[in-house]
Parts: sequence; structure tokens; C-alpha cells
Amino acid sequence: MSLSGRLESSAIKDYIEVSKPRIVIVLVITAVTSMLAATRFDGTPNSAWDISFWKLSLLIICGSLSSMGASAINQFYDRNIDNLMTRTSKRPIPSGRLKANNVLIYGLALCVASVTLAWFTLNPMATFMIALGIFFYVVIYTLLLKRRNVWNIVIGGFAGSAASMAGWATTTNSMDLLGFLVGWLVFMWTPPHFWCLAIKTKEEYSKANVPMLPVVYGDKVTAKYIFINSLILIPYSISLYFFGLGILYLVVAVVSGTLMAIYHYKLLQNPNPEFAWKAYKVTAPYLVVIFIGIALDSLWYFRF
Ligand code: HEM
Ligand SMILES: CC(C)=CCC/C(C)=C/CC/C(C)=C/COP(=O)(O)OP(=O)(O)O
Repeated sequence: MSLSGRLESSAIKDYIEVSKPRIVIVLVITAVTSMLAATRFDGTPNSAWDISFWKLSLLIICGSLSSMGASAINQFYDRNIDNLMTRTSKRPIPSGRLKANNVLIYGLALCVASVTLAWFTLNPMATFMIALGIFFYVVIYTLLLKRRNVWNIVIGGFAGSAASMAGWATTTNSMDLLGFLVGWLVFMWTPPHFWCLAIKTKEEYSKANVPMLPVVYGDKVTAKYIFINSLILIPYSISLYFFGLGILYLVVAVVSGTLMAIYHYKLLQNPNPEFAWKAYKVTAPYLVVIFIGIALDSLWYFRF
């Protein structure tokens, strides 16, 4: 490959990296599975098997572009603190591989493109939820809360819920109670997801002056909040069965929630970075597993 070809491909790789692709994939999974689930509650005889391929593709495109754009703007704004933390210092902007202003323009362009495309191809409520997700992540979390408030990720976590709600609204063009409650699963999952990681990386957040819970209150208090959160998340997730989600979802919610709570109880007994990392690794798949359970319920529900 020529030198210019190699330069181009590395720039593309860096723009993909600055978009936080692995997080975008999980966000899109929550949006698509919510779109499928909503077919049982949209007042039509259509099932999850009847959804339009184009609508599904456009949701994936709008959901990806919006999350990628919001993540790029986040990395533009966080470039100075990212430089101070080992975990983030090798990212494209702090490492100098991408110019900060170019990443900002890239992020803004993706956000504008995603909302515009959603407006003309999905529906107003889905567009509103996509815009809300961008707003919550970029303005509420990144600009206002992350460096100032110890509850930053709890409030900012709603950004992740917006992706699921956008998927639900793609089917229903509304935000009904169950659509909101399904999206709220992401909000409830975010604190244990991140706080387990933050216990492990608290020294770095302290160096960067970011008031994450373990930096301000220590590992023991954080482990207690994580466990309490799980004790609330499990009954909450089970209650969605009584709002209309199926038996397959219920089984997945009970099994995965209990496994997560066991790890969080053990973290309460061993509030240290080594165990927190194990708990982080167990917490991460919970979201994907439970949303796939929601989707399979919608597909299986109409199958037999
Ligand atoms: C305000 C809320 C959140 C915070 C503060 C947060 C924080 C983080 C951090 C610091 C990492 C490690 C990333 C790295 O080291 O590069 C991470 C990883 C991850 N997060 Fe979150 N997260 C949040 C919400 C979410 C949401 C809503 C989702 C998806 C629905 C999500 C999905 C993931 C995934 C899949 C990873 C693993 C990525 C990888 O392995 O590189 N996170 N999160
Ligand atoms: C519908 C829509 C567009 C929703 C947007 C949802 C979205 C992009 C959520 C991301 C949440 C997240 C990964 C926060 C971590 O940021 P951080 O700055 O704390 O993480 P870092 O330190 O690893 O950069």
C-alpha cells in the first residue's frame, strides 16, 4: 500500500476509535432490540417479524451516527483530562494523531446528520430521543456534570437510555410507559457498570480532578452503592414482566441479575480494584444479555 494509502487508513482507524465503536455497538443493540419489542405494544397486529428492513437499517444508521458524533465531541472536550489518564492518554487527540478541531467538526457533522436523517426517515419521537441522547451525553454529562458532580454518571446515564427509547419510538412514534421503563434498564445498569471500573481507575480520575464516586467517597462506599443499586435493579427488571414483557425475558432478568448481584455482594466484601475489575467484566454483558432476551421474547412470542 502506498504511503498516502497507509496514512489515509490510519486516519480512518483513528476517526473510528474517537467514535467509541464498542460502546456504539451496545447502544445500537439496545435500540434495535427495543424496536423489536415495541411491535407487541404498538396497537397493530404486526409482529417483530414484520418490521421494515429499511426502518431497521435507518435506525441503525441514525443510532450509530448520533452516538459516534456525541462520543467524538466528548473526546474533543475531554482531550486535556484524557492526556492525564493512562487509560485514555493514547487516544487519537491526546496522542496527536488527530487534530482536536477536526474531531469537533466530525462530531458535530455526525450529530447534525443523524438528527436530520432521523427527522426525514423515522418519526418525530424517535428523532427527539436521538437528540435527547446527544444532549444528555454532550451537554448534561460531559460539559456540566463530569468534572463537577459526584453523581455525574448517574444523571448522565440517561443518555444511554435514550438510545433504547429511540428504538422503541421508531416502532410506536410515541413514548409509552413500557418503552420508558425498558429504556430505564440502561439507566439502572450504568452505575454498577462504571463504578466498578472507577474503583480500579480512581487514582487516574483523582489526578485529572474528576470527582467520580470512589475518588470522593472511597471504595467501600462505592461498593455499597453498587450493591444497593443491584438490589433495586433486580426487582425493577422483574417488574417489567408484569408490564407485558415475556417469560423468556423474565428468566434472563432473574438469572443475569442474580449473577451480577452475587458479584456485587462479593465486591462489598472485597472492595478493592482487583475484584472491582472482575465485577466490571461481569456487569458489562448484563445489558446485552437482557436486551437480547427482550428481543427474543418478541420474536419467539409470535412464533409459536
Ligand atoms: C454516563 C454513563 C457511562 C459512563 C461514565 C461509562 C464509562 C465507561 C468507561 C470509562 C469505559 C472504559 C472505556 C475505555 O477504557 O476505553 C466504558 C466501557 C464501556 N461502556 Fe460505558 N459508560 C457509561 C455508559 C455506557 C452505556 C450507556 C453503554 C451502552 C449502552 C456503555 C457501554 C460500554 C461498553 C460496551 C464498554 C466496553 C468498551 C470497551 O471494551 O472498550 N457504557 N464505559
Ligand atoms: C441516542 C444517543 C446519541 C445516545 C448517546 C449515548 C452515549 C454515547 C452514551 C455514552 C455513555 C458513555 C460511554 C459515557 C462515558 O463517557 P466518559 O467520558 O466518562 O468515558 P471516557 O473517560 O472513557 O472517555
